[in-house]
Amino acid sequence: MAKIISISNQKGGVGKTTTTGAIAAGYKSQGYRVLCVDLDPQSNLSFSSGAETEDCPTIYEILKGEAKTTFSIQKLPSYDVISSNILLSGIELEFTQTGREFLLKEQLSVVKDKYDYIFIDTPPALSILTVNAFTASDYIIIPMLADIFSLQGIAQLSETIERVKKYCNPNLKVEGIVLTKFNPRTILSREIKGTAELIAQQLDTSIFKSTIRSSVSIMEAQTNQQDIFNYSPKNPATMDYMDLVKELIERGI
Ligand SMILES: Nc1ncnc2c1ncn2[C@@H]1O[C@H](COP(=O)(O)OP(=O)(O)OP(=O)(O)O)[C@@H](O)[C@H]1O
Repeated sequence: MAKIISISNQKGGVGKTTTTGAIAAGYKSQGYRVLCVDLDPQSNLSFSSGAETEDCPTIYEILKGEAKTTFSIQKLPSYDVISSNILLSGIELEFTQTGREFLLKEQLSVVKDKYDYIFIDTPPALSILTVNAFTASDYIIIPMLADIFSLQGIAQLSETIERVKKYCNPNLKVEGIVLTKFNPRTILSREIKGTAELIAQQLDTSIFKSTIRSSVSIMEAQTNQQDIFNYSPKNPATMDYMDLVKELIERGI
């Protein structure tokens, strides 16, 4: 039965998509069966993994009940994907029915026994899509930039998680914060780590030992629609992501 993990932060550009793709490929390289769900209307995960986004059933049709989850999975070299497209951005207005928070959970329950891990890439907003992701998940991983703006919005994120725990998913756990585009050698990055520790306390979680360094290979791999383990296995950021996967596995996740 798959463990379901949301990669989430309402702030944009913090490395949600990159982290989702990297840890999914990392787990796959360790022999696990992995599915990624692109729940972001920007569909960056779909693009970077080489998935179709037009003329195929996407997560939008699945959530609307117009496509079956099993038939919407694309089997790609790096991992299996349910793609998204821009239509997903209209969902907030389209879905007004009672129980709309549970749509993703219901749809993923059909394929849960076919995978060891299902990773969900969430949009940069605390929207109904993010609430669906949290409701369906066992764990949340929060990618965060080591910058002074990271504290902004943490109260709202914490509130959303608490509300989902109270009304939809009492077992939800924030597994940890991963610092991305992190340069351990700068004094500023080290100081910001202190701020991140405060944030972790607020969210009742911890910061992963593994931090992810900046590397141009990340964007190059995404542009070439390859995962970083294939594209640049010896790259520092690739090794950092492998350390993160090992840390997660050591934690029993
Ligand atoms: N470790 C890294 N080193 C260098 N560039 C990175 C790294 N991680 C992510 N990036 C780049 O930063 C940009 C934003 O990353 P990404 O798309 O993963 O963030 P996001 O949080 O998913 O964004 P959004 O909020 O828009 O969905 C991308 O261009 C990506 O290639």
